[in-house]
Amino acid sequence: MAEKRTPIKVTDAVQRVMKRSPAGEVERVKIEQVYGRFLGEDLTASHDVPHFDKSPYDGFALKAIDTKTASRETPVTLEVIAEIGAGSVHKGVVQRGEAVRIMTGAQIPAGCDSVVMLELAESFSLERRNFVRINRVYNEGDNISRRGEDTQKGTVLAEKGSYINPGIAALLATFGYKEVPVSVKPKVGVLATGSELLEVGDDLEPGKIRNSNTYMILSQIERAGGKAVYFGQFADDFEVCYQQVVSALQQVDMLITTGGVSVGDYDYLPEIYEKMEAGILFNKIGMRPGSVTTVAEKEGKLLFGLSGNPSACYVGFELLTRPVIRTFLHSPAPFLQSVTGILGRDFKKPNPFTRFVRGSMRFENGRIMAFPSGLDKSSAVASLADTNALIVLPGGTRGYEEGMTVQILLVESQEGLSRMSIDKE
Ligand SMILES: Nc1nc2c(c(=O)[nH]1)N[C@H]1C(S)=C(S)[C@@H](COP(=O)(O)OP(=O)(O)OC[C@H]3O[C@@H](n4cnc5c(N)ncnc54)[C@H](O)[C@@H]3O)O[C@H]1N2
Ligand code: MOO
Ligand SMILES: [Mg+2]
Repeated sequence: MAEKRTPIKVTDAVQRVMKRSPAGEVERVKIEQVYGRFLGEDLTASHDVPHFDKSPYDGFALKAIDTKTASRETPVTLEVIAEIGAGSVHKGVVQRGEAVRIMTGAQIPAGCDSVVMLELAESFSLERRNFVRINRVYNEGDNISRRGEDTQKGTVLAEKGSYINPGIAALLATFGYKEVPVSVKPKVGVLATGSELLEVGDDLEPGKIRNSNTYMILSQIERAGGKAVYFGQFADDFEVCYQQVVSALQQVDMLITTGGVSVGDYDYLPEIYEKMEAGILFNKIGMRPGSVTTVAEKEGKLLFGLSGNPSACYVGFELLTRPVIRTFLHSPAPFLQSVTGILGRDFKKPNPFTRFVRGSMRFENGRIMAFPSGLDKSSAVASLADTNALIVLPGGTRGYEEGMTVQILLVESQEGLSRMSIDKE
């Protein structure tokens, strides 16, 4: 009789994996290539932004005191002694009775303390000299973007391990990072097992299916921030698969296999782990789908034995492999973003284990709704197409009804959590 496996809680499984989850190295890449990478160090403001007082408008820089008596009836007239565009700096100090024509972004000239918008000033020339008429009072500081008003030198703007979004790219450029320290992507190997597997380009044959898991996992690895390395698909042959797993593991930081992890006659992964003397962290998790997900460790590298069933494989990756990839990338928040929302449709099937239903989360009338997608079976593949969330349905004897409050894990979100918790596990 096959060995009996003892299921452990999802959070325990995740904890066991995280305990053996190393952080990777840091490398430098050109700033043009940073989008979607993870910061290799804290991004700290190395100077004030802006680093000089500047004009937010096209207009005239002047001394506020000169406008003290200005009104519609008694406008004051100032002589425009110079003109500066953004990037130019006025030499000299502006005196009482003088103004400088200034463009948006230009540094405020010495001696000036306020700016008048072009539309609110009346300019004119007289005997080749330029003047501006002002008809209201301005105070010191009016219409000036102050040095450091955006951010001050020394402020930490993004933590090490942050996902580099377009805003962070802008900041990296602001502080002169021509090359950016980023976390090295973990090399994540993928190896598919199964004598029933056809290559993607093959015609269908009776009893055989095309290998879809490989391409799903390659995409999941990229989405998580890793570098996928594909080693191919192999028939259920113990020796072949053993050799392939051993050799693939040497070339990567962690290895994912799909299929062959349950108790069938040709499910060889458990024996492969045994032969290579890898330590088994667990071989059964109290969840659906993905209960057969097995994780082993060999010389500091993790082997993820994901199920062959597409939905189980998908869920196993998101719950267990993703946080390991994010930890390698130094992310302080490696776990899936979790929100509370409303179940959009009945889900009547009860289950003793926590269920992670593939679904789509969307906003409806300001509420977060989650709709189970298609067939909810471990073997389902079609329902993965519109999946952007895993709906957590705690185990129990009752099903779930539309309108109930549920936990939703967001698989498409680049945000994350520093802790993982599963409702009522
Ligand atoms: N007697 C028992 N039978 C099964 C149990 C059990 O506890 N006792 N567990 C079931 C559960 S739950 C799952 S999930 C599957 C897990 O099976 P394996 O991980 O061993 O995977 P395979 O047997 O290799 O394949 C399962 C299924 O998935 C298809 N598959 C495999 N690879 C791919 C691929 N690359 N792309 C697409 N589809 C793939 C394969 O053809 C099978 O249909 O075991 C249950 N059985
Ligand atoms: O691993 Mo199986 O998915 O629990 O269906
Ligand atoms: Mg099997």
